[in-house]
Amino acid sequence: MRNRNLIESITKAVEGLEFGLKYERNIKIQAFIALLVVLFSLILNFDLTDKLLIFMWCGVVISAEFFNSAIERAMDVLSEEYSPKIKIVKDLSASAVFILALIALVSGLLIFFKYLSRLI
Ligand SMILES: Nc1ncnc2c1ncn2[C@@H]1O[C@H](COP(=O)(O)OP(=O)(O)OP(=O)(O)O)[C@@H](O)[C@H]1O
Repeated sequence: MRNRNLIESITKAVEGLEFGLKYERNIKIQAFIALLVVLFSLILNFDLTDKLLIFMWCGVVISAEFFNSAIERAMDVLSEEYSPKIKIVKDLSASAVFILALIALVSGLLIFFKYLSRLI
């Protein structure tokens, strides 16, 4: 069942990407928000550094959400019954995404306001 070469590893990673975008609600929402944010950064003609910051934060948050989803599913494989230990693992994992999403939101707002204030 192991990947035999790099092509196979990439193929499996793309399958994970497709699965996440198709079945994980939070990934779908975050991917949609990222798409909007990237579109606005292009429309408002952000400079290269700001565009890179926006792209990087979108990537960091979405990637963290993929990890979070993987951890949630791994926990569900262990048990679907209520377990205080599973609750802590899932809550900690969700907190990691939450912290990154908050920092991304604040950074994104600061960058957007800089360009919006130039328009006004
Ligand atoms: N087996 C369990 N035992 C105890 N609590 C659980 C269990 N499964 C889920 N939970 C609780 O429900 C929350 C949501 O878990 P779930 O696996 O449904 O993820 P989700 O709906 O994708 O949520 P998230 O928004 O955190 O990604 C967890 O953070 C945890 O508090």
